[in-house]
Amino acid sequence: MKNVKVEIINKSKYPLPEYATIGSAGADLYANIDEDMILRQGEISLIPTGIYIKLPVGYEAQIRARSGLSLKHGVTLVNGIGTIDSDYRGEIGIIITTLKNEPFRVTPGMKIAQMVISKHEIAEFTEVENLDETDRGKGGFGHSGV
Ligand SMILES: O=c1ccn([C@H]2C[C@H](O)[C@@H](COP(=O)(O)OP(=O)(O)OP(=O)(O)O)O2)c(=O)[nH]1
Repeated sequence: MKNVKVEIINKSKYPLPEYATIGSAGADLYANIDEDMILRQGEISLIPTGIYIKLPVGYEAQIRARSGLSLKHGVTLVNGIGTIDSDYRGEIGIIITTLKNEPFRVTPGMKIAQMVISKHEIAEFTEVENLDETDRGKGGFGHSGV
């Protein structure tokens, strides 16, 4: 089901992101590079996609890792999940590294990450002195045990 209209410019040599399977959340993003790029443990790289989007207000795009590359090669996004704001008009870039002590070669056109379009709330923050009490209170970060 395709239910959100997103304007997109594709300056890359690769296909537009598609939702290949009905119900699939992540649209593939391709490495829009002319030459191989080598990812090294602890080094941060920015991979261009050649993709520019205009999202409706109240939507964001989330850039997420691909689990196959993560499991097999330790490839991970440095920022966890990348946020593409609805008013951003620049090129979508992938901030990436490898956790493995083994170089990873990104080749032109490799499906390097995926993009999920997500609706979000727009919060109005009201500054107060105290928050209401709850059973949990300040307990967190595993306080309830394993
Ligand atoms: O993985 C990412 C993350 C962000 N962006 C782009 C789109 C996003 O709208 C913009 C700014 O991202 P963010 O708000 O996370 O960065 P910031 O460090 O807070 O920068 P800014 O002050 O420009 O908002 O950068 C990407 O292309 N890829």
